[in-house]
Amino acid sequence: MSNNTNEWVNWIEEAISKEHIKYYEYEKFYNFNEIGSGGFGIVHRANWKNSHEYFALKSFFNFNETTAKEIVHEIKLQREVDFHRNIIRFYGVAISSCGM
Ligand SMILES: Nc1ncnc2c1ncn2[C@@H]1O[C@H](COP(=O)(O)OP(=O)(O)OP(=O)(O)O)[C@@H](O)[C@H]1O
Repeated sequence: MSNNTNEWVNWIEEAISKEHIKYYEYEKFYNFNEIGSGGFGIVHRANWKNSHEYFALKSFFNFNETTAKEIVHEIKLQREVDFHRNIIRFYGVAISSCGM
């Protein structure tokens, strides 16, 4: 990993520790179903704890410099547009046993 990678990873970790981004315990997700895939990874639908609501869980094929930077970019973009009712909400992040 280059220093640049750490910059984006640090951004995410700091946002979680300061509770700007909610951290979800990955172990509390259940009822996984694969619903799609994109350039960065696979997307699953799952329930969390006793919420009957479905969450879309995005995983990453390869968590590298580009991925971390793109995640930060998407979170920042999402903040600009999440007032619109047609925009899907960003809930937070979870860390699975095989990475982020
Ligand atoms: N919130 C969601 N609800 C339902 N399906 C979803 C949701 N998010 C993603 N998907 C499904 O997963 C697929 C991949 O989504 P993802 O956002 O990772 O990639 P993308 O935006 O389609 O493409 P790219 O990675 O090139 O930007 C989508 O095309 C869609 O089928």
